[in-house]
Amino acid sequence: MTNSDLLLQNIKAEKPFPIAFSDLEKAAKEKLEVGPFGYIQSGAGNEQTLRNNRTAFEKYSITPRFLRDVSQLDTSISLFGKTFPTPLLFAPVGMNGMEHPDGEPAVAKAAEKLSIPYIQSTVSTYSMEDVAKAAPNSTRLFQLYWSKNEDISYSMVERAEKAGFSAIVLTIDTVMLGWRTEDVRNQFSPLKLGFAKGNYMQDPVFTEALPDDSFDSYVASVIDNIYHPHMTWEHVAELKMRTTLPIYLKGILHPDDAQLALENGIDGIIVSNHGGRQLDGVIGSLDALPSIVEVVAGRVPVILDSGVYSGIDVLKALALGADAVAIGRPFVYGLALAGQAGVEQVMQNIYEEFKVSLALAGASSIAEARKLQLVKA
Ligand SMILES: Cc1cc2nc3c(=O)[nH]c(=O)nc-3n(C[C@H](O)[C@H](O)[C@H](O)COP(=O)(O)O)c2cc1C
Ligand SMILES: O=C(O)C(=O)c1ccccc1
Repeated sequence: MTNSDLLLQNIKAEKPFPIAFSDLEKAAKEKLEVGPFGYIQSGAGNEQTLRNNRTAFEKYSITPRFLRDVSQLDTSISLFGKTFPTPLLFAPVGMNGMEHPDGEPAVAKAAEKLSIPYIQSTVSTYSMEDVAKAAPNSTRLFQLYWSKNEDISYSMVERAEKAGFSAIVLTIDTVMLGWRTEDVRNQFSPLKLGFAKGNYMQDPVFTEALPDDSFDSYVASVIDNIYHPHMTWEHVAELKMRTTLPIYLKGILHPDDAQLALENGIDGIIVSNHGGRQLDGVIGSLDALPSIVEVVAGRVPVILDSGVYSGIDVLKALALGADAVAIGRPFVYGLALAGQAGVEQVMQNIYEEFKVSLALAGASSIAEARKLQLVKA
């Protein structure tokens, strides 16, 4: 199948699936209740960070090269000692039971089928063991939210090792939940509804520490443990000592923090502002990328997320030095619309647009994409 076949296949009368991010978002809005949709779609505060993510992409334009024979494309990347066919990852997104009863296992199965690394959130509806069972041949990374009771954190890391996860992704921008105005408007908290049960309720250390087995105690304990503002680089150093798995830090925006990550022996960096859901008024994730790439200088992989909604966005992130990108909201909308099949469609469409764009820009590989020239308007 050629790339243009895929585009034309999408132009048919029966059951068209939304391709543009704005159409996906619109379709998900029609399908989901106001509370869950608002939770997924919105950003923190006045949503300046959310807007900055998109503005950052739209400020850049590609200067394409031609007549370079782009008939053979190699879009593969290497991460965690493995090769993957696309430069895409699934960003960790919590509480997938909110979008579809099949939840995280459906996403992991899509990841397995497409050979795209899957990062599972701590606050999942299904546990990491359930996900490992559903998609045993997927490459899975475990996203860790530190727990106030740090024995829970170490217990989860140990479980991730046993369940065949390839790395720990420690999210550092969420020592407490952001100021989510839309959720207050809608009086909606998926945490309070129990959508984050999976990993906690199957954790022996977490359950042992509960005062009783009521639903309210479980919810209160999850909320209490997620709040961990005391966390520092010392915790990162300790975590590094206590696991053999590679550790990626997610949420790096300042080059000095990238430098500290390297000094602490971190194995990879995810440049991210959490999709505009944490601190408002923050630099667009793509705008933070170049100075971090400069500091890292190829020593560890740099992955970018926040606002990557099309194949063109993927290309721009690579041209600015990212090794790979992670996709958040688009796959969540795909899950809401059509479960595993919807997740697959969304990721395939982004990938196919990326391939067409790579070729039309005059590049044949990820290495060449990273050398493309962008201008900032
Ligand atoms: C509904 C939702 C839940 C999320 N949950 C988590 C989470 O549990 N852990 C985490 O590190 N990031 C979480 N994120 C942030 C994503 O990993 C990612 O940084 C963000 O979605 C990227 O931006 P994008 O949605 O614009 O692609 C969540 C994002 C969304 C939209
Ligand atoms: O909603 C989120 O973005 C998120 O990361 C999160 C953090 C803590 C609890 C639940 C969700």
